[in-house]
Amino acid sequence: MTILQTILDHKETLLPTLMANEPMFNVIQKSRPSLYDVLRKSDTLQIISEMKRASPSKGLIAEGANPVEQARKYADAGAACISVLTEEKFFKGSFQDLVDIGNYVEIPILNKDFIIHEVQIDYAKAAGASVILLIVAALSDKKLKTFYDYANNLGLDVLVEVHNEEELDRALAIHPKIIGVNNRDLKTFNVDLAQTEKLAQKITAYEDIAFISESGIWNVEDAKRVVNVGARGVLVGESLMRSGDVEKALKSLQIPLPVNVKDV
Ligand SMILES: O=C(O)c1ccccc1NCC(=O)[C@H](O)[C@H](O)COP(=O)(O)O
Repeated sequence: MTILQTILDHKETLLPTLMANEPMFNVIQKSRPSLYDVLRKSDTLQIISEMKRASPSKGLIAEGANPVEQARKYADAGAACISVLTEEKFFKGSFQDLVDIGNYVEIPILNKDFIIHEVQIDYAKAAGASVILLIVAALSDKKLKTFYDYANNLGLDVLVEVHNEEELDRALAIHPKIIGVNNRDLKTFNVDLAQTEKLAQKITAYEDIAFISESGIWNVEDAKRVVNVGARGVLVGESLMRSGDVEKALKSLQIPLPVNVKDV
């Protein structure tokens, strides 16, 4: 069985508890900028910075990291959005991390989790997220469309994640506003920025879709590779979590977009 399927099976076991309880979080209500607008209006590469303590592929990355302290560094360096992993078993995240970070910063907050049911979208909203992730590999076409519309109706932006061309075609069928190409194959853990390069042309053919590249971004050379094929943003976890100077590392990725990408 793949790790993705193992995670999804685990998520399934948690649904009855989520459904039996009202999501109750101590959230300071805020109106955040739309991630889509931030991506579309920028003329430099936008950094979606992730709070990531651990992962199935790397084990512990930064177990003791303080989410608010990490978020402060991200926000101070001009991150476009903070991605907060709320998956507990495999990533050591929590909804409390999401609440604490959201209460502290004003920028968009992505709830990074493995969504297989609407109730998880209700929890994301209640915990203060302004963006959710839908992973095409984890969903049927029907669920992808249903959850996308459900989240939009709650006022949430949606990052639709694909890894290969077949998933991209399925994503494009619902014409999402934001598409992320995950360079990590969630079934094998292989990370290759060539995935972004392979799929870029098909995505950038749609001028109204904001295109981002996810995973495996370590330095400015990586940033240049994805910018050169039209990415407006990157989702970065491990390299920022491991950095001794988060602000410098993040700022180094904020490179100018080529002129033809800036004004679409
Ligand atoms: O990171 C993993 O090992 C992983 C395994 C299985 C499913 C998802 C996984 N990661 C989620 C992500 O996509 C990344 O956290 C995110 O894109 C940041 O990646 P990175 O910059 O490489 O930490």
